[in-house]
Amino acid sequence: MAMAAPAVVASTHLGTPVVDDKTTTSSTTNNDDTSCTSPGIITCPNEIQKQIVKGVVRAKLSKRRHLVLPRAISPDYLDTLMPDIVTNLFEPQPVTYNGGVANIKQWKISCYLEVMEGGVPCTNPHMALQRHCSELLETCNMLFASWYRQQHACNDNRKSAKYKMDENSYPIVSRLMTFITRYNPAPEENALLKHVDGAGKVDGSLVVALPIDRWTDSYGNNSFEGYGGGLTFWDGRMSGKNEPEEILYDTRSGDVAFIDKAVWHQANPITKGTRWALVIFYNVER
Ligand SMILES: O=C(O)CCC(=O)C(=O)O
Ligand SMILES: [Fe+2]
Repeated sequence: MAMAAPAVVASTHLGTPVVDDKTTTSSTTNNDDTSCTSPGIITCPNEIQKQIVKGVVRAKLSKRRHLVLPRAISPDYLDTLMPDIVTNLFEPQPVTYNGGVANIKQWKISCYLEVMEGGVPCTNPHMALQRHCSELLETCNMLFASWYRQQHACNDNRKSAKYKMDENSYPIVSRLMTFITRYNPAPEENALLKHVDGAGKVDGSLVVALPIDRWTDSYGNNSFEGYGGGLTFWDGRMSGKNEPEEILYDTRSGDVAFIDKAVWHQANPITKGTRWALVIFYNVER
């Protein structure tokens, strides 16, 4: 039976507040971590917050609704989580999607930490894996809320554009579905071709690139470096063919992709090694 596991709302956020769409200056309410001497899950929260602000401003100029931030999560932190994931916890859970996911009927390479009640796919979440990643998941909520607030800061008066806010004026976000995927070169296991995430319920997604597995085999054997991987987006200004631009990111451990509702993207095929990613689908309360 599928179990819903709604997320705790992050009440404290990254240090620096957003720059409003219409303003060109920012104010800082929290300067206490500018030195970044004690790296945590996010190596330097103030710096990441600034990069979210800058990245979204740039994305909006190109009419893009996604953002990829290099090393937003500390690769060193991910290195402490991965050994248990790759050696003990990760168990692929075969699931059948309605109509298939990116044309694959039986998806066999993900392990689900949280699933939507009555949703598709219907599977038992892996509670031990969820507990193992709980701190990381809460950090992802914070990052996603910060990005979403920035991306959707505007004077749009449509009701659908409005969201509920917490006491710090951040959107109230909850995880609808959370899973870890391990790609390998086998057909139907090497990629997740061009798709949009979830049904209508998903307001946005976050993808964390996880480290190359150096614990079940050597780096050399598991690396996909030079053999594909990364993410492609079709988003933003229409190009010559009246299609959105195609943008490729060669993502590495700690890189975080923020994806707005119904943005087309793909996890590119790999032809060698294994590639791991954490994926979260979000609901934003209206
Ligand atoms: O594996 C990735 O890097 C992204 C996968 C993805 O887009 C998805 O699972 O919806
Ligand atoms: Fe996706």
